[in-house]
Amino acid sequence: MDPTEKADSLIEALPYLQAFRGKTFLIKMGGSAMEDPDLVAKVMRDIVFLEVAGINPIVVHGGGKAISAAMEAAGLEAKFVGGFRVTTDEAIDIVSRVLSEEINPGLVRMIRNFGGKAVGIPGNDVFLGEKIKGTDSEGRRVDIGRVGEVVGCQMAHMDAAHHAGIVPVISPLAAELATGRPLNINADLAAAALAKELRVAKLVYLSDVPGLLSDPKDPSTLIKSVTRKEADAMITDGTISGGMIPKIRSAVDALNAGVRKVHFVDGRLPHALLLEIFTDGGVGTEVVR
Ligand SMILES: Nc1ncnc2c1ncn2[C@@H]1O[C@H](COP(=O)(O)OP(=O)(O)O)[C@@H](O)[C@H]1O
Ligand SMILES: CC(=O)N[C@@H](CCC(=O)OP(=O)(O)O)C(=O)O
Repeated sequence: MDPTEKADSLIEALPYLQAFRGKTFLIKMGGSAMEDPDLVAKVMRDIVFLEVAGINPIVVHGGGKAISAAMEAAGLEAKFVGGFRVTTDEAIDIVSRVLSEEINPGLVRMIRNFGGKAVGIPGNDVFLGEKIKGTDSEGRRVDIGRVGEVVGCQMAHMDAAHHAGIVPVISPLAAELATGRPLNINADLAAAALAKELRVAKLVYLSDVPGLLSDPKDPSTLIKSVTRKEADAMITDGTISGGMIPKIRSAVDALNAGVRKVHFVDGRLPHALLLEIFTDGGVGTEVVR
């Protein structure tokens, strides 16, 4: 690329930099895009870029794959009902350990290594939750253990990080309202709950697909833009399945609650986050109102 082209790229970003300065973006980093530490580091560097550009990024991370691996190593079977992990009392200790002692500090360290400021906040210091039941494939409601949904947010730690200009990195756990004990929360739902609470300008889901696909088996069938209504219809007709369901449901929910825009981006593609936010074409899918 010649120097003028480089300058053109910077100039293309100018209107976005102007529009987004001072705005809050919530980035959900999925476990499926966290298999390769070099790629994760690149995403964290993009987060530092956002912070330096005057945007307030917040990271909510998942870790489903790492949790399943840790459970299997401990001789426990990783089982899901309706997309939620069956979380026994034994399993919640593993879930908490992997999220709060391995993944969360790892992300914080990466941001700091790139000269950014970050603080790890255990989800159970932010989210208040209540236990939920799962719905099995026959539509029956079944006990899935220590799994919850977010019913409230405690913003003291978040506010302190915001005022100090530090990027909060939050794990998907909640403190059970009745007991204070930890509950396991699907990270997509945790991200959407916080995005709604803060009415963020953007909620970005980073996963292991190019975005929303009209044929989930064919990565070339990327849908660039989808409305809430179209997304709902794609769930009903089965085009959207598995891990994409909680993402789309929470996207629609977040838009209904006032979040301006939701993006689905490929976390494996270097700098997908920056390309989606700062270029005219974008690279993933945007869900609009
Ligand atoms: N229509 C669709 N478009 C894209 N992905 C889809 C679709 N339907 C199902 N999926 C699945 O959703 C997965 C992403 O969800 P998940 O594995 O839970 O990711 P994460 O760990 O990032 O939360 C994709 O890997 C893909 O297999
Ligand atoms: C209740 C429930 O299923 N919790 C999830 C939390 C982690 C998560 O959601 O991670 P991803 O974003 O990588 O899928 C789990 O235990 O896997």
